[in-house]
Amino acid sequence: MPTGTILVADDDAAIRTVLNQALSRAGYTVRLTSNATTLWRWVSSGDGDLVITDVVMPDENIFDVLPRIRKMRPDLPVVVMSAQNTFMTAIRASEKGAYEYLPKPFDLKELTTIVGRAMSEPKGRPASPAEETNEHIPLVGRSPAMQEIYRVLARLMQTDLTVMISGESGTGKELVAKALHDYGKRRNGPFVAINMAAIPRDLIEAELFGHEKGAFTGAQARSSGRFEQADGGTLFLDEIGDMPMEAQTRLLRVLQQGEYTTVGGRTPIKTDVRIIAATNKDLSHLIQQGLFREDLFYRLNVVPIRLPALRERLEDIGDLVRHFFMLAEQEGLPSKQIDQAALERLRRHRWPGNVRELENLIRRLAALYPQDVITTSLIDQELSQPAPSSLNGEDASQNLGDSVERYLNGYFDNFGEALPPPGLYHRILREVEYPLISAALAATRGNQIRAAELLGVNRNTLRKKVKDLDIQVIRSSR
Ligand SMILES: Nc1ncnc2c1ncn2[C@@H]1O[C@H](COP(=O)(O)OP(=O)(O)OP(=O)(O)O)[C@@H](O)[C@H]1O
Repeated sequence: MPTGTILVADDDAAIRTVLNQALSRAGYTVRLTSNATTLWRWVSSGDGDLVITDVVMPDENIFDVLPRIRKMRPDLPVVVMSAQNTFMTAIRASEKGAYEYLPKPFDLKELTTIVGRAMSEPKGRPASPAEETNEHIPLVGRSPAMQEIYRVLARLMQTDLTVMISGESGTGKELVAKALHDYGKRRNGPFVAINMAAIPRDLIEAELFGHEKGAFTGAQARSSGRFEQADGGTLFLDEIGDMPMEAQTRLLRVLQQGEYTTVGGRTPIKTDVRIIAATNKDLSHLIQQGLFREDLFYRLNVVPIRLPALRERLEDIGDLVRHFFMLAEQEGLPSKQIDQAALERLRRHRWPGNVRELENLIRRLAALYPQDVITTSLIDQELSQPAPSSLNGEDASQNLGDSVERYLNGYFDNFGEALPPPGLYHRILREVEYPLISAALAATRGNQIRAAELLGVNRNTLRKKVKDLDIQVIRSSR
């Protein structure tokens, strides 16, 4: 039977009663109060082994009291409950050092599990997570569409539910998956991402589940898979629609049984992984075509989140532009402003590449133009250029070196007497690498092994480049 004293603060008498019953039944001594002043009096006189508290109380907001509690008794776990189910409440709770955040209404069983865990943990663990939260809010945008997303995310924050994120390419699916991990209860565990479209189909199972030595030609040693690497954390399965059938069957079995075997292995391995999947394809369409298992779909689609395309939330463009200029500045690029007409011009664009397209545009504007204020004409110029390469000479027969030279002359001219920002070598190589790798992948229909051969680079190098340069790999059989 557990022991210890729990201090409960909530101005709602019904909640106090319910918590009193549940926690007393579990064996704890419970003290109840309806205000923050009494709570603080107890805490400051050394009473209690754990606090459960509401956020808004008649005399004070708990977020103002929490820093004092953390300072005076850093070992005292504080569980914060709130009916204000916003992304920010969840984040603020962790920022202020709460042990856990529970959106109301919550499951009593979950609460007693959290209490049990907190009471049995060794004292002296570092004041909870997220030092990064102060300076950086991951998801930008205040449009109604994004607010709806935040509401869902806040509700999901303290759960381990499987989430399926859908949305066009570049809408922020991976970012949302990362936010769910970083601010959720698995944040101290690993976040492992795997993109089904970026891995040769016949290697996907080995990548996911690991393989034994000699399991297939080339398997010279045992290798761990992403499930093992993500143990205790989150596994992000990107482009899930590209998962081959056999791997789907295997994944389904893991989701049903909570264990898996490596490729070539026999011993079942228990897994403790939270799954977040993402797709930019219509999975119901793939199910109809027999390319995606319906039973797997239902297992993954426990909580569906659909991310809006950027053209559905054009009101966020101003915030996003400021955000990306700020990021560019942090990377050492010059500070820029944008005028109102240019912003309007951006709002008229269709954004087929969504936020990624906007981000890349802002980066180019910050890196390539000396002007402090970005105007419509610059935007027009950029949006009319075929992205992302700017190296295309009008004359295709010209050699590449000439094109680059011509491009660089124009580039330096843009700065007049001044020099362009530092880092030119890598920026230019990146500009060349992108079309080069994209062309090799297109020519090999997305087969990275063949593309690596064609380019004469190592397969892992190519995979890394594809990731770093954010290249879309589209596999086609024909
Ligand atoms: N709401 C947002 N706020 C700030 N940055 C964002 C937002 N949405 C997307 N981004 C940025 O846009 C880029 C693309 O996002 P991300 O990679 O998450 O998209 P995706 O939907 O996973 O794309 P794909 O389907 O092509 O993999 C990233 O650099 C990300 O940081």
